[in-house]
Amino acid sequence: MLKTQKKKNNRSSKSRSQSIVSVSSAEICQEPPSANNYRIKTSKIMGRYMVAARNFKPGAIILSEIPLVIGPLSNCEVQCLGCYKVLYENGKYYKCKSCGWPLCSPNCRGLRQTFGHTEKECQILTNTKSGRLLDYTNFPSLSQHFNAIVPLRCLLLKQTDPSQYAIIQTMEPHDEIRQAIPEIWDVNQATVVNRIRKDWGLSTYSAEEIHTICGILEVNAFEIGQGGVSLRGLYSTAFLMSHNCVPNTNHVDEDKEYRLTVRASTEISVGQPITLSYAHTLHGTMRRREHLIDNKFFECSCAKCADPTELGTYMSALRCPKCQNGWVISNDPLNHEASWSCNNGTKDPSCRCPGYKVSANSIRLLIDRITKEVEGLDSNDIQGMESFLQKYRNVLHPNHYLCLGIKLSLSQVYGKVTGYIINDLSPEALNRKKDICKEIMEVFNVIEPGFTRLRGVTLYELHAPIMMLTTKNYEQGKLTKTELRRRLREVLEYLEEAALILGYEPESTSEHIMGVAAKEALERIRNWEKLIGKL
Ligand SMILES: C[S@@+](CC[C@H](N)C(=O)[O-])C[C@H]1O[C@@H](n2cnc3c(N)ncnc32)[C@H](O)[C@@H]1O
Repeated sequence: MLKTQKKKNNRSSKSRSQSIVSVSSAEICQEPPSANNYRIKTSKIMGRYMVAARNFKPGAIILSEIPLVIGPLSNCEVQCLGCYKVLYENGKYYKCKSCGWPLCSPNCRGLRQTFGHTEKECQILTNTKSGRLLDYTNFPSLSQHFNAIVPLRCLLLKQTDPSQYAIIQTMEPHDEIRQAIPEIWDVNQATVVNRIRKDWGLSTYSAEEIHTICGILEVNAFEIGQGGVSLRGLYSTAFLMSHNCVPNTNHVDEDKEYRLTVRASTEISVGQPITLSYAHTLHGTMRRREHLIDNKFFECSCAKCADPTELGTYMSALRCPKCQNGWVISNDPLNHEASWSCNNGTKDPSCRCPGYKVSANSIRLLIDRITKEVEGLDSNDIQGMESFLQKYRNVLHPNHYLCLGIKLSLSQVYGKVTGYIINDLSPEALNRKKDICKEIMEVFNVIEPGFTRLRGVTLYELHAPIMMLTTKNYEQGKLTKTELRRRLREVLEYLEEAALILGYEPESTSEHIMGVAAKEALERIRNWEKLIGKL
């Protein structure tokens, strides 16, 4: 599944200004997408991939399209077959009076809609008597029946829209590789192939073609959805974007028609590949590459994966236990089994590392153990997260991806949770929020440069403590007008970029609401100009 990173990853070698693009140049990027925006090329390693047919400014729309097919994710919760709202045993739900599958209401907005529960689907599910297999007395057991819904919807296109089915058939299923992996093939056989062919009696579809559809969905579908609803969808063009761990696009999907819009996040020059990240950009190389091999069936060898320092971010590095000065990094990150060693080769013998080497497996075991600890943390528990950072300060690089994830949470909860509401924060806590935001921005400028959700949200979080500290200091007469002006200009810069980036988010999302708040905060800063003159 091509992940929509919403809430969706060392020290940065780039300065802030290098990665921030001119706001005024981006504001004009509203022209509608056109098929002349990209060309499709082919390589032996990547297969087909998309390249820019013209230059793009950050924020420019590259493509925008409605899906070929959408529906529930694999292993999803019980949900409405029309609008995909999650349903609960003790909550309100309704059984479709024809096929017996669960719906949120008899008037669900997705009933008889192209991307909901269509008449054709209802008819097939009714004819196959699939509803009789749904045991409502064991409500959670209903969920296992949903795995076969999207594959069925793809297969139905064969009759209802052969041209769309033909597009799906051109997509890469990686059948040969997947067939050799029992955890994938056997599970699909049991939960999709047998369900469609045996339980529902639709044996006109061969096992091979159903397995191929499963592969196409695993490799090419986008994870989409708003407001707690998670779905997967196939799109006719967007799947052709190749993967890069530092992508040059971002995308949003809208409630209405499940439209996917892909925008340039950085400048893209004609001829450059148009890329997205199939892995989580906030994960370290070992974890990203394992995800890509296990789920997308290829070995990534992008610049970030090939560089032991991950482009100078050190987001997988560990502090050397021998010299305490150097960083332990992989000797060959493109080789899963390569050893790791300390990079401290300083000429000064008093600080030089006597040498430290450790196997990839030991690193994996250590990181797995610490990951479990991170997973046990409550992302609203400021003290718990701060204690974690303190505990591992001599083990993990401050930019290690496990620390980065915690710092991202901290950047957002300082100022929001009980006991830490922004107006009540001490100057120390405000400075802590500011420092964390600045630290993670340095990394985001490298790994998710340009107009990305991650940068937009963090810029917004960064403005708040600076504004609070500035106001307090000014009221206490601790700031000269020149210093006040300098700080307000800094805040203005952050807010302008945050408002611009977050303005691209769909209206129903919390990120969009944050973008609106950024615009309102900008207005308030403009009021300061009345007091102190133009900034
Ligand atoms: C969503 S498809 C992209 C379209 C595909 N190349 C095609 O021709 O249909 C994903 C697949 O493309 C290939 N791919 C994409 N990005 C790649 C990359 N950076 N390196 C190697 N293979 C890549 C892999 O085979 C991957 O499983």
